[in-house]
Amino acid sequence: MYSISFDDQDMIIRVPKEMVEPYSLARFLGDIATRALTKETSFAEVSEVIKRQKRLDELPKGIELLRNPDFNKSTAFTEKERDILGIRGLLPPKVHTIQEQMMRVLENLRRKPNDLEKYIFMISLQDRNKTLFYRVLLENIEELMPIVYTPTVGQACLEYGHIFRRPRGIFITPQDKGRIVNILRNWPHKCIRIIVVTDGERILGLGDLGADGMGIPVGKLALYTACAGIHHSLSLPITLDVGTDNEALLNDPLYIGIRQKRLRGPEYDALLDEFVAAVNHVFPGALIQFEDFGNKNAFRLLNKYRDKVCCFNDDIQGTAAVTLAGLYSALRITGGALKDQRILFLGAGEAGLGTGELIVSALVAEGVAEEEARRCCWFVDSKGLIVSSREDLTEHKRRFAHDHPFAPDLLSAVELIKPTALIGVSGRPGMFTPEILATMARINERPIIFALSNPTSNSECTAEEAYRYTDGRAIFASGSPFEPVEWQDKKFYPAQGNNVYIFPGVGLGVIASWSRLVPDEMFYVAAKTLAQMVDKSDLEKGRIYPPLTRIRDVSLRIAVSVAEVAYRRGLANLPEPEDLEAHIRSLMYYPDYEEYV
Ligand SMILES: NC(=O)C1=CN([C@@H]2O[C@H](COP(=O)(O)OP(=O)(O)OC[C@H]3O[C@@H](n4cnc5c(N)ncnc54)[C@H](OP(=O)(O)O)[C@@H]3O)[C@@H](O)[C@H]2O)C=CC1
Ligand SMILES: CC(=O)C(=O)O
Ligand SMILES: [Mg+2]
Repeated sequence: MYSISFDDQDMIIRVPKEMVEPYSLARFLGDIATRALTKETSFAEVSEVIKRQKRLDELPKGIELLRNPDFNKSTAFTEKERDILGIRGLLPPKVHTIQEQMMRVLENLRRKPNDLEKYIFMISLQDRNKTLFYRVLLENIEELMPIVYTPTVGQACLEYGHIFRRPRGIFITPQDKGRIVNILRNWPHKCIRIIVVTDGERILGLGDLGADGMGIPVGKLALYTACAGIHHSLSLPITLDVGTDNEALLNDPLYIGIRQKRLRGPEYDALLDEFVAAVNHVFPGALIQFEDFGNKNAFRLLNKYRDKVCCFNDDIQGTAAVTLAGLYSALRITGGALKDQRILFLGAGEAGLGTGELIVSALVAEGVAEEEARRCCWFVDSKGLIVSSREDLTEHKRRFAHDHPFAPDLLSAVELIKPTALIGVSGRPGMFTPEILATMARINERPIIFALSNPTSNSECTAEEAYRYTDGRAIFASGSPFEPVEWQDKKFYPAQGNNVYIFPGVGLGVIASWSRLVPDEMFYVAAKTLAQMVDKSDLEKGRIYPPLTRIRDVSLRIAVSVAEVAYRRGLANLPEPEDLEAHIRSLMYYPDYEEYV
């Protein structure tokens, strides 16, 4: 009735003609003895069929399938799938393509009265159908990034408890001490490669939002998938809810976090230690991205863990790379060299000092002495210009404290230092006043003005102000996007200087090589790679970053340069593929429906 024979390579199985359809063939293989065989098939084909069968067995069936966002295709389920998977009649009869579904999503989205409603709509789509969510996001990245990310995600975090629908990610509180491993094991996906974690103390420039900061890890990870093709099942957003010092939240009945003041000191550190160890136990080698921690903890945690586990701090290191890349591009317009710049930062926190240190590393790599490199970077914090006579400086700030007269505010610092570039990372809106912008324009033919604070409401100036008060000569970038500006018959295209150009590519490179650590050099190569991807036509429009529509390509190139660092430094835990770019490209997930049967 049937026969199984072996030649040199393959096992040959003869199966009846009606069994060639994969699903029934797979079923048949489970019951092989009772069937007649007439068609030849190879072992490779059979194992493929068995894999499909296993996948089918794992798939939820019936109504559960429609409710599962990982597998749901909604009206795109085929006729055959509707029959075999028990959903016939549970959907309207018309089978739609993903393109038609996208049309419907966009029509509904654009009907929403404001951006927060659009955010809620997109998040609900993510809850229903992840494939469709990521496809819509990827294909409309310029329109939708401001919705799922800054600025709208900032508004969403401010109102998180009020717009809350379904839980996402994992929440860990001090009461979970001693059982974090068990909590991580509750996550339904077992192969986690990347975690974005916050404790909610400095959410964008909005301050302490406690557990409501969960919108940030969720948003960043959505961008890992859209911008770098890291499959969503490999990532996990986590909030360490250690309390909040935000009184308004503590008094808000709809606040989603624990009602206590922030945990600090040794107990906080012990919780973090347990968290990092638990991640390495449950998801060995997973990349931990620290995001939007308060200043003191951000630097401390990075210093503590950077040489021990695979981790980085996006606000310190990712921001540094995107800003350095922006400077490289801006210098292609002004014609200057990095070593000749006087860069004045408003804000000497995570973003500012992180960028300063990366600029110093870049200059040292170019052969400039460290002392000289440091003198390119100047900082103003909430107390004024950072100079060596100040006695209130932290160790991180002191590294940039120069022997120089003190200036109490930004305007006087600009007058004294005569910077070629002004970089806002203070989280304080409107700090680049018309007078300061005009002074920058008086000092420089093409002043470099980066207002990087997020969200838009916290930007140091608007794009319109930057162009207007510099007579249209500013080379401008902002952390959150601004629309093109028309001024005196000219059209200006503000660039978005945001770490979203960096972290997806860095993450992809790290996880593709299974790098054990994330050294600073990875951010340096990421910055250089990003800057190289800005072409002449971008610069002619005043754009110092590639358009977001090229973000997958950007992330791929950054990933390759980052993985090269991992291999060169002996940090990679995977053998080096012959063609690294092809290998990384092959790992990138493209959101499209799988045929289940
Ligand atoms: N575009 C992007 O990709 C990114 C943007 N950011 C944005 O940068 C901003 C800052 O973030 P981060 O560096 O992490 O925050 P930090 O809290 O670490 O640092 C803020 C800095 O701003 C200074 N500052 C606050 N108020 C004033 C003021 N009135 N005048 C002068 N300086 C002031 C603080 O001074 P002091 O030290 O004296 O307290 C501090 O040095 C946020 O808005 C964030 O959204 C951050 C990461 C990425
Ligand atoms: C972009 C970002 O990481 C921030 O504003 O914190
Ligand atoms: Mg951040």
